[in-house]
Amino acid sequence: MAHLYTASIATNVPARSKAAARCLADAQATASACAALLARTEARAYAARVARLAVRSLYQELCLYPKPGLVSLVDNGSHDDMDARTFVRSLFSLRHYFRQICLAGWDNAAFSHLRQLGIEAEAAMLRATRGINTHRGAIFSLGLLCASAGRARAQGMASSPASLRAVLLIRWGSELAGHAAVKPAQQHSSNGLRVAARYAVSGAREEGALGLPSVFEVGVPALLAATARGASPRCARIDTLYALMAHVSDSNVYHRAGPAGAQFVRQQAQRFLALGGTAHQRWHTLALQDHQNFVGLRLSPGGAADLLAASCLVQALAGPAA
Ligand SMILES: CC(C)(COP(=O)(O)OP(=O)(O)OC[C@H]1O[C@@H](n2cnc3c(N)ncnc32)[C@H](O[C@H]2O[C@H](COP(=O)(O)OP(=O)(O)OP(=O)(O)O)[C@@H](O)[C@H]2O)[C@@H]1O)[C@@H](O)C(=O)NCCC(=O)NCCS
Ligand SMILES: Nc1ncnc2[nH]cnc12
Repeated sequence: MAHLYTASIATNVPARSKAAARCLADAQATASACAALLARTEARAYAARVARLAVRSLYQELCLYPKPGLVSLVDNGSHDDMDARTFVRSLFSLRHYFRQICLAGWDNAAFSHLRQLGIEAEAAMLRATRGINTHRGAIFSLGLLCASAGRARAQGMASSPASLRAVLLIRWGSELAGHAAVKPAQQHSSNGLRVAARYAVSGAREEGALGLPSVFEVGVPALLAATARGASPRCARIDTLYALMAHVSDSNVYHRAGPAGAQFVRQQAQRFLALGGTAHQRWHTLALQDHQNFVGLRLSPGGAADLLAASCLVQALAGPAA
């Protein structure tokens, strides 16, 4: 009996196995479509979160006061063509960009695609501010960080400072080095390039090519050190801004005041830090004096301000909210 039963199954084997194979293929296709949909939903949700953190970091920088020569909610610092409203319009115009560039990073996009998104974001910023450059440096550095966060997450890596920098250099390092190698025809096409040609100082492009050393080796460690000694988030950001001013070759400072101005910015920042930064009892008065002096000289460390926002973003990405 058992023998007969086995034989009857055996005779139907081709038809049954074909149907089973079709069923299996359908199930596999449905499963992979579901997995792709889930991954896309996860990517979109993550990119939206990263974009919120990027915009929040720019807003935290704007709100900080006193900041030597820079625009805040309190005053316009050394600027007569922009105020806090200009910055708010600008950062609001960048929210889609940060989401798109994070998704592009998740999708392992080539640098040319990231660059194109950056150029479109610059155009959106200029439309929002009626032609004023509020966040060109931030579009570049925070954009690269958002792309790196997306790439790291897609590969199942943590969004720690070390992995963000590794991803940035491994995936886009050589193209960023190419972007930093400026052709003679380009040399005078921006304030940053004019300054680089005239004074042989590095700027945003070199920062990118080296994996944002000012962010990962100066800004983030300064934020962590200040937090570890019990500083409030506001004081930690003030100390970090000064640490960046003491370190960065800020093309905005060179453009406005040449090497003497850059030397002055560095000295003032070193002096503030040597006095203990915000751990000094009278730090607020000292920072206010710096602010007034910078305004008197029309100095504005806008590059350091962008790098502060980038450092705040790296710190936020490493935290539980990300
Ligand atoms: C790579 C680019 C960012 C091009 O930079 P480039 O070298 O051509 O120079 P700039 O166009 O001058 O822009 C550089 C901005 O970067 C900031 N910055 C300055 N020093 C540093 C530094 N050492 N490290 C990092 N970042 C730095 C700085 O931004 C601040 O300054 C703004 C005001 O600048 P400016 O318009 O010169 O100022 P004003 O004084 O107001 O000028 P006047 O009206 O008096 O003439 C301020 O708002 C801060 O944002 C520099 O502005 C880039 O353009 C590029 O390649 N873009 C396209 C691609 C892209 O972004 N892709 C993104 C992902 S790949
Ligand atoms: N708060 C600020 N003031 C002037 N320039 C800036 N660039 C970036 N942030 C800035």
